Formats: sequence, structure tokens, C-alpha cells
Amino acid sequence: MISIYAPASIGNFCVGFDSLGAALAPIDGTLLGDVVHLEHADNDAFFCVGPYAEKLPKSAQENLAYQCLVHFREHVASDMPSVSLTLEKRLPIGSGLGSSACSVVATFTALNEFAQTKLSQEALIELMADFEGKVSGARHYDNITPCYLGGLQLTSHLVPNKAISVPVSEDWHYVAAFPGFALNTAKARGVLPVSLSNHDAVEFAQRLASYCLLMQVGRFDEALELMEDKLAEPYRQSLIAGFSEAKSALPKLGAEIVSISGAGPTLFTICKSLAAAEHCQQWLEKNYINAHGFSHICKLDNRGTRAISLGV
Ligand SMILES: Nc1ncnc2c1ncn2[C@@H]1O[C@H](COP(=O)(O)OP(=O)(O)OP(=O)(O)O)[C@@H](O)[C@H]1O
Ligand SMILES: N[C@@H](CCO)C(=O)O
Repeated sequence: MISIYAPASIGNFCVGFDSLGAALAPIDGTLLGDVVHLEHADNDAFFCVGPYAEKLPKSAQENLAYQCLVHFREHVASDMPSVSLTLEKRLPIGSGLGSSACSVVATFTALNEFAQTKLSQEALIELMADFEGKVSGARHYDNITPCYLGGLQLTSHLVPNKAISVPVSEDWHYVAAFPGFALNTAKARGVLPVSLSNHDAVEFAQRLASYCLLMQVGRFDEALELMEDKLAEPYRQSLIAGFSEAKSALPKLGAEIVSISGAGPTLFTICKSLAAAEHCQQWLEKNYINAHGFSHICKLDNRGTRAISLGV
């Protein structure tokens, strides 16, 4: 049996719409992501289990993990032995935590290992991005590559090998708060303007370039000062009940940054101490999260998608 875990991720990472993403590791050791289990079988079979399995379409054909299996068998490894694939769906759908990316990345990573196909990193990432793009309404890599490779990734079709790892401050703690309702990524993309003014496009490029270079040389406090999302947040915040209130309340409790994770509705903060992260989490648990939501204090997951032992 092969069991592959793929972690949740923050797309956009505030200053890098469709271009910068970070993988999350809750500090209490919770597995915040999907797991795919593969084992030999007489015929190909697919199962979907886990806390969020019921939220997915009943038909296997509509499940991304099954679609990845069918594609892999037909186009990548037709001689692969028959396999039973179980998706353990542990992330909520439409959460802004890269839920579809988790399923796709875990499935292709597991199949690549099971069939010993040894696809290159770039070929695998392209395959993963194709499938994630099917549901989000656009082809973007900012959940796929951090989920697959871990850490904070600058990522796009222009980037060599599709991703370059960006260093982060060891002091940073991230609070990720899923409010308990879904927001469809395609819908959240639909509210964005279709074009940018010359001024806004130049400012976006200047901000992202400066941010990445400051991070690269360890000038983290100056990088933090640049963390403002002028491209997506102003248009998406009205889709997320409670976001504006959180954005004004949390800096007083020690949050350096409050922004939308991916397309939302998950909100994330960056705090420079565990104590500040705990204060923010308490506020979010009380004011932002309903009975179906959750929050985690996280560091970045630097390992990315990996084999795990059962029971871990
Ligand atoms: N294994 C799967 N995991 C997640 N979504 C799936 C899966 N299979 C099919 N889907 C469908 O894909 C769509 C995913 O929606 P969406 O892109 O909004 O979610 P998401 O990936 O959680 O978003 P985000 O990337 O912002 O976290 C839903 O319609 C869902 O039913
Ligand atoms: N960059 C994507 C991430 C989706 O999770 C978006 O913001 O639409």
C-alpha cells in the first residue's frame, strides 16, 4: 500500500495573484490536506472516504482524483498494474485552501510512484495544473506547486521548472481560518476585473518583484510592509461574510497581515509570535467561524507532498 499526503496551501499569498503560494503545516501536527491510498487490485477501482467525501459529487466520474486515474492509465502508463485508489478527502471543498489541488497532486504523485513512471517534476506539475484548471476556471499553479514541493513558491508557466522556492522568516506564524461555508473558485474569479490599468499592472509587478527579492535576502520586515492585495481582495471581500470585520480587528491583536487565502473564504494572518497567533485564533474562533469551520496555527510545510505511514 502506498499512502501519499498532500498539504493545504494559501494561493495568491497576498501579493502574488496566481503566482505565489505557500504550503501549510499546523503546529499541532494535524494533517491538513488530502491523502491518497493505492494498492494492487484485480481491476481498477475507486473509493472516496473521509470527513468531506460526502460533499463531493456521488459519481466517481465527476471526482478529480478518479479523472486523474483514468487519464494516467490512458495517456501516461497504460501498462500499469490494476490499482485500487482511495481518496481520503480531508479538506473542505471551495475553501480557499487548495482542496482540488490537494486531490490532484496526491493522486498523480501516488500514481507516478506506483507505476514507477518517473515523470520529471515539470511534466508532473503540468499534468497537475491541467486538472486543477478544469474546476477553477483558469490554469494557475499557485496551489499546485506549494502543495507538491512545499514552502513558499513563486510559480507560473514563465518560471523555469514552473516554480522557484522563496525563503520565509522562521518567526512567522500563520493562522488559517476556514469560516465553514464554501466559495466556488470559478465564482470568485468571476468578480475580478477582466483587465487592469497600466498603473495597476506596473504596481503589481513592482510589488511582487520587490517582495520576492526582499524575502530572498532576508529583509522580512520590509517585505511584510509590501503585503497588500490590491488585485483580488477588494473585489472578493464582499463575498466573504465577516472578512472586513476581521481585517480591522486582527491587527490590534498582533496580526501583521490579514488576507484571503486563495479565492477564499479561508482567511489567513501572518504573526511574528506564537502569542499573537493565539490571540488572533481566539478572535477568529469567536467571530469568524461557524459550526462547520475550523482554524489552525501553522508554520509552512517545507516537505510538500510525501509518503506517510498509516495511522500518522
Ligand atoms: N477530489 C476533489 N476535490 C475537490 N473538489 C473536487 C474534487 N473532485 C471534484 N471536485 C469538484 O471541483 C470543484 C472544486 O471547487 P473549487 O475549485 O471552488 O474548490 P477548491 O479547490 O477547494 O478551491 P480552492 O483552490 O480555492 O481551495 C467542486 O465543484 C467539486 O465538487
Ligand atoms: N490564484 C487562485 C487560487 C485559487 O485558490 C485564485 O485566486 O483564483
